[in-house]
Amino acid sequence: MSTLYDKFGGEGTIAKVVDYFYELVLADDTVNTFFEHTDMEKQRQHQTKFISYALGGPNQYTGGAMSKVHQGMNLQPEHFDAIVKHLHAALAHFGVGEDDIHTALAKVESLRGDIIYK
Ligand code: HEM
Repeated sequence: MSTLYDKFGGEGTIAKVVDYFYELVLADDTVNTFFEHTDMEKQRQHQTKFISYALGGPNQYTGGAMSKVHQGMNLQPEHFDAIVKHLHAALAHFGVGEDDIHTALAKVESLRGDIIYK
């Protein structure tokens, strides 16, 4: 099945979206503190995985795995919402249409319950 990930050119385009998304996240005091002790390379990897997941690319996660990696962070709805907002902005910035953005956001929403309050 063709995914948004394929439609937007796989990793090449994704890398550009990631760079932009990364800037938005780093500039946002609501969420940037979570990445304070994360090295930059790992953080960039996180953003890449996040965007790839949203677009249906490789590395699709299970709720169980996501609940484990975010364990102890006690992420709140406002943190999750902030990340979703930046994802929306980053995709719109690169001309992704609202319908496709909606699909990507729905994908991310499906993991909310596994990621917050852990
Ligand atoms: C659908 C949503 C999300 C996905 C798919 C996702 C994916 C991941 C993955 C795969 C890891 C493991 C580390 C890695 O391999 O890069 C991770 C760690 C992490 N995530 Fe997320 N994440 C999501 C949402 C969030 C949110 C909303 C926040 C905070 C605002 C967050 C903050 C972190 C942090 C701080 C780490 C640890 C990084 C480190 O190793 O220091 N994540 N995430």
